Amino acid sequence: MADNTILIKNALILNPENNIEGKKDLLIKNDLIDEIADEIPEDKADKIIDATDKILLPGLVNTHTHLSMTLFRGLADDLALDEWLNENIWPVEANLNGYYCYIGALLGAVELIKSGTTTFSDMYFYMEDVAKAVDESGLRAVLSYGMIDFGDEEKRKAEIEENMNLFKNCNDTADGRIKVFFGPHSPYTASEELLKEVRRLADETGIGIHIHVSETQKEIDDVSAEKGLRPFEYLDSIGLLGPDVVCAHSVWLSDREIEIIKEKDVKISHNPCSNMKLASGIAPVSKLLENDICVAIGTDGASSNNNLDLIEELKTASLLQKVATLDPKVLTSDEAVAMGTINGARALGLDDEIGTVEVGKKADLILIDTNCANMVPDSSNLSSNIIYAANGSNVDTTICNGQILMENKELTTLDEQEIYQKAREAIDQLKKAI
Ligand SMILES: C[C@H]1O[C@@H](n2cnc3c(O)ncnc32)[C@H](O)[C@@H]1O
Ligand SMILES: [Zn+2]
Repeated sequence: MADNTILIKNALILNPENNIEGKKDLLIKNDLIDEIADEIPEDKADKIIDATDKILLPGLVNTHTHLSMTLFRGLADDLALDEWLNENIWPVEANLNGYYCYIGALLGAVELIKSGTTTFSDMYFYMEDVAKAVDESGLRAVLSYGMIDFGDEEKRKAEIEENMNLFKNCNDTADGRIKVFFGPHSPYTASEELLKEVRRLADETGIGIHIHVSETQKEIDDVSAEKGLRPFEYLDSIGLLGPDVVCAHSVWLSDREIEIIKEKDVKISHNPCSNMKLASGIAPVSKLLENDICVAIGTDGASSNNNLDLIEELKTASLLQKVATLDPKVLTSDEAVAMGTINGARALGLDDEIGTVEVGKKADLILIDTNCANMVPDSSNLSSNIIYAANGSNVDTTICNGQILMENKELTTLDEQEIYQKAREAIDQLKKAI
């Protein structure tokens, strides 16, 4: 196969943790970053991208999504989690099929690419249809099937089989861009037996676990009443927790639970917009970071957010910690950039491959246009400009695995107008079925 070579010229690089000063050229060969230098000759590449007035950073990593729920944007607003899920979302989801999940995932993929996310970790249903959308979009994804058994043994077996089939059929597909995790929904919907079996299978297969934990005060009360322990204490007592577990939300945490998270090297996916919109609470993120816990970022689904703009999510995360602690110095823009890139990569076990701009890593890169009203004057602090001033619509170019998914704000892999049309038709049909 002939080499795919792309040369990005004159880029200001914003790298989490080890920044590279000054303008650089970056050469992509096939799926990898091949060279970063002051000047790389143009004849080394088939394709040249001029990054003058643009900031180059690693593709963003969204560690908690339900991509097909992009179809449900605006469906049930201004409700708390319990009423939102039980009385609104689950009744609609009972009418889902593979096609709806595929179209919803394509719609979400358009939004992710346009706002600079190149990797996302998803938990939902009809995941082989979601995998098809991932394959077509060119994105990178960690996919898990949302397992819910409510203590029913038959259902438990079927749910585990579904996640295992997803693993067998989709893990390492789409040129290696798709990985599969287990997705037990939460400690209040997945039984102890299911969670223990997931731990056993995770050890056997080496794949990770994606779960919602400690999202609301109600969850703490319910789990404590049933198990006599708070959610993280309970999950620890049954042996579920470890470095391969990514816990979404994690809002209500005791000091003992923070110790457990640290001891077990559990990864946290912080979802501030969803937590604010459902009035779930404020996660103690600055305390987690002080304890050197890996905190990554996630949007949750577009039905509780209501968008998938990770730059907006990172700004929200930062401002929310400042106001919650009354300390403007917490969750700085540098920490927010790390949260959206390398911490996400670490949470998903992909930090050898993505999360920084480095030779040898996958070419998952985005360019942000600074020649826009909300980005002028250029700040000498690139992370400040990205986190506090920018939003997803400033993303100009998105590259994943060395493939250009968007250039000059034009998508290359997906037909956005066709997807919008099909998504509108799908949600109209679904609403009629309810
Ligand atoms: C996979 C299932 O998870 C549901 N879901 C979506 N967002 C949340 C959330 O914030 N907490 C709990 N469960 C959630 C989704 O609707 C699927 O049923
Ligand atoms: Zn969720």
